[in-house]
Amino acid sequence: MGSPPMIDGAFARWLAARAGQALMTLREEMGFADGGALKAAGDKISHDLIRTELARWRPGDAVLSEEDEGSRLAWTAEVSPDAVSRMGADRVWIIDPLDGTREFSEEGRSDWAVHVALWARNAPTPHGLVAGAVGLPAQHRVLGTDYPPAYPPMTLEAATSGGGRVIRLAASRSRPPVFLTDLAEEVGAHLVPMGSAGAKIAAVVTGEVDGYIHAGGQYEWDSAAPVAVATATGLHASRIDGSALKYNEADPRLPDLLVCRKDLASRLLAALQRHAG
Ligand SMILES: Nc1ncnc2c1ncn2[C@@H]1O[C@H](COP(=O)(O)O)[C@@H](OP(=O)(O)O)[C@H]1O
Ligand SMILES: [Mg+2]
Repeated sequence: MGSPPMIDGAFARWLAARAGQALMTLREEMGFADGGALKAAGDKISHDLIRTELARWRPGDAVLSEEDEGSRLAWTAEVSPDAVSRMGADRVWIIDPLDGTREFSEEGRSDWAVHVALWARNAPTPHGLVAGAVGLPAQHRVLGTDYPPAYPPMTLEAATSGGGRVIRLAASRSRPPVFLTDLAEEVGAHLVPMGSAGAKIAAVVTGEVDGYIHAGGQYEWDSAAPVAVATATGLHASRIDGSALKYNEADPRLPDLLVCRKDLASRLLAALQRHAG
């Protein structure tokens, strides 16, 4: 096999695609009888593959991965050497080897993803993400910053409704924010339950939904790669109070976010202020 791409965005896509292939094969081989075993094996196989390739092809870069021991802890001098090195590093790969682990273990579901993002100290944007890829293996696609998808086209319904159409908002299947039902009712939105932060943000990118709101808990790896793609596409991405999403922070918790079409951002942020404030 030849070398992977040199350019970081293409390398992220290559890595997400490879891990995705391994996960698809694993699902075929193991089947769905033991969901717990499939989840554990999926997390491990994807993490090991991505970790190995990063060590081989980007040995000078630091890594923040969901599956590393201690990754959920805020950085202090006592935690793992990885965490110490990432806070001083110029380039940090932020990876979620299997986002939507629960959905991965359920037969027929395609709302799970592989996240590979690169944060750089000298990035021109507040979020600091300079490359990213979201693999959606069971949807047979990888979205990446190397070829950012076109801004989601307006549907015929939206174009002909004079602004009065129903907004579609993706939300967690298992842990939707408590305020979301009331917020949706107020703005006239229809909630679309889905697994995986990556699959939900991908659905905004492709125009299948108009936005994604989450609150109540998440980590940097859950959103880094999909936010890199969404912002490269021209979509709005922020915390639910409208402030900037920031990555490679000492504390990797990043509990809430809004990703949506630009034209909806001010309306949704105003509603969030009323319902989640
Ligand atoms: N309240 C919460 N606290 C911590 N993590 C959460 C969370 N709600 C969602 N997440 C994480 O965000 C990702 C998407 O969640 P959901 O499918 O519910 O939208 C999942 O990642 P993993 O599947 O990688 O664990 C999940 O663990
Ligand atoms: Mg995740």
